[in-house]
Amino acid sequence: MARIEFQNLAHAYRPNPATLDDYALQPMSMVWEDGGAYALLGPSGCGKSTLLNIVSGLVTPSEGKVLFDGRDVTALSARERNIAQVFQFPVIYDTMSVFDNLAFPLRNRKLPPAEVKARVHEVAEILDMTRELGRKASNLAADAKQKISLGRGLVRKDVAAILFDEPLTVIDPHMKWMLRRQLKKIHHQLKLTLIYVTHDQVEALTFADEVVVMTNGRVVQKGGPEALFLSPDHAFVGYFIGSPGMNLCPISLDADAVKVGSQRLHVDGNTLATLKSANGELKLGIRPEFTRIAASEEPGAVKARLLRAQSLGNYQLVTADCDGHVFKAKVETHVTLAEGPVWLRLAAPETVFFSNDERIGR
Ligand SMILES: Nc1ncnc2c1ncn2[C@@H]1O[C@H](COP(=O)(O)OP(=O)(O)OP(=O)(O)O)[C@@H](O)[C@H]1O
Repeated sequence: MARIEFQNLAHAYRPNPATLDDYALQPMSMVWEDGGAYALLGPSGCGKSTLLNIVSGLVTPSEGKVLFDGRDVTALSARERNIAQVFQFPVIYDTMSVFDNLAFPLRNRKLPPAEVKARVHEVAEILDMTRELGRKASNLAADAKQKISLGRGLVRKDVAAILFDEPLTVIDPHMKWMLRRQLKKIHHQLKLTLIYVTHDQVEALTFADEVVVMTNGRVVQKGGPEALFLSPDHAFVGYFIGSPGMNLCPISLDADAVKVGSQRLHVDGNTLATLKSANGELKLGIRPEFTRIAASEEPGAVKARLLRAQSLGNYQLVTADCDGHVFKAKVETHVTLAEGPVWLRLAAPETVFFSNDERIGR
């Protein structure tokens, strides 16, 4: 397996890109460690497949380099890079047995039959497919076929990395959960370099050691689940990670306070100084998990109008409006919400601030 490095990498499908908007992948440098599990996460069109295809060699980047273990592979074909790939839909040979499908990549590499047999059985066991090995692939259901695709990706030990492009789309939710856990187990056992593309944050966060969050062709953060949740580098990460995502609210500055709409919100001196020295559009961010109902006139709180409180079993999801800005708060079930205005504590230790959507004041 390989350590993958990107040096000033960028890609534009159109010639002569003039602005950053012309890039499907904006310039970036990054390292993925050997044996690491990484997820590329972001909405449709953000550039995940472009980056994945650059790694596999299907797309040649218009700028920069890709290195595998320090070797420049930018000009090498997919085959020369020795990458295994698992796609969204099963890529298997219907006329062959499950065994022969799994054995195919190994026989292709001329491995001795005994080694092929041992490895196929090992992978079939991991995927709980031992009983199906003798069956014809064409007789299997869609999710079983996709398990074969996963198996074919995992069967070779000599690949530089295994790339998964939304591989669990056709799998039912329960099986999805099981396969995700199996992939994680396989990763720990075999120490493979795994790259996993998804637009599903749960899938990304449960699978990967580090998640690469992308939006509009830009990598906005690379980090573990805790960093993405507690310390988003960019407003998009706050919004995209979490359910519901972070409350993000435009703010302005008064002499000695932050203003949310027309209301003054008291923040500490350091935070105020940081905000005053920033020169972009300012936003406050606080996750619903840290937004709590405060006592009337409590420092660090603002007055809001309760819109609804929805019971979700173990908490209630409160939606409130503060001068036209909507906030969500996860509130314990025993808290009774009185008639009239509610006070929301927005200046908390977990509150973060952004200038032009970039995090400030860390
Ligand atoms: N072959 C191509 N030619 C021109 N533009 C392309 C090509 N492939 C992708 N794009 C554009 O590049 C941008 C990034 O697309 P990409 O497929 O990498 O995103 P994605 O995050 O993988 O999206 P999805 O999840 O929908 O596959 C999009 O604006 C897309 O329209």
